[in-house]
Amino acid sequence: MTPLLEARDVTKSFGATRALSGASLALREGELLGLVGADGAGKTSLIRALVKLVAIDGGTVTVGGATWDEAGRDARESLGYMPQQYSLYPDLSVDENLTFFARLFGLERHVFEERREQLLTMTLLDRARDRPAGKLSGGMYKKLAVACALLHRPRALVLDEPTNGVDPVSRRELWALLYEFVGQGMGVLLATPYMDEAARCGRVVLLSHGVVLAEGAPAELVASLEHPVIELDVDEASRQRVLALLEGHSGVLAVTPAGEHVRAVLRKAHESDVRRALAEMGARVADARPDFEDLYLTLVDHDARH
Ligand SMILES: Nc1ncnc2c1ncn2[C@@H]1O[C@H](COP(=O)(O)OP(=O)(O)OP(=O)(O)O)[C@@H](O)[C@H]1O
Repeated sequence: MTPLLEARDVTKSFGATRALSGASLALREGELLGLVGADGAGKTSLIRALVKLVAIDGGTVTVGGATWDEAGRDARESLGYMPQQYSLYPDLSVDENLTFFARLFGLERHVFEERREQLLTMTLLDRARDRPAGKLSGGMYKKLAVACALLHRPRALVLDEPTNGVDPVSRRELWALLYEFVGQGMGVLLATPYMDEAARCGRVVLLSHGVVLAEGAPAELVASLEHPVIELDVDEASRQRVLALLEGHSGVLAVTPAGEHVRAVLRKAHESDVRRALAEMGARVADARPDFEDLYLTLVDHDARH
């Protein structure tokens, strides 16, 4: 199946900053692909390269198998794109923003009116249709931006951190919408710095310092983690000493303070050394089931040390 959107070995620098160093990904129909990375990892740069908002220094980008130069209007219209911030007109109402984007895509009036009603119902924005976009809550604003990006029925939807600044309820609604689109065959590419969201994608591409560190289904990636994960129960008095030990030990790949506990990924070959050192400090250690965050931190930390 030809990917809806593909980047191959894309490089991009901004002055002396190398944002992308040979990054690749392919988005296919009917999949929810997560582009996962910390702030500054290069997610926005890769997304902007894919939708041709930024010129790349090297590599190729194709849309429906054709380069942007070869591809015509159809290709452009096969995409819906929601930038990270401020894609709407704050003084225009919900309805007026939709009308503006419908005109941009040259939708016929009756087609637009039908889709507008559908999208307003789907996004639960029908009660706020006269409210200016600038007066919507974070979640409503994002849903309106998604609705505007969907008006022309794209085959691929590209979303740059769509849940940034969105409350948990709206976040859940937005995710439910995305699953619905994907169920209908749309390909959705979503950039996120959140590990819980990454774990909900069908497939993920992990980006760090402009390089793809891993790619695959979240559960399979987690299962491939060969290092043991532990959870420590530490009292307040020894917490700082335990954290200092873990953070400075070459046998520890990642450390996450988790409420009263501390989680750590141990380098397999050094597991017994670390456990011994922790026991000497009186820390209670239990085995933990690896999760997506453990995997991500292990890969990113390994990347940073090499
Ligand atoms: N227009 C620009 N001019 C200069 N540097 C830039 C520009 N755009 C991005 N960068 C730099 O490129 C690197 C990657 O940034 P990018 O915005 O792609 O990352 P990101 O993963 O989307 O992070 P964030 O979510 O914080 O935007 C960063 O070091 C950033 O400072």
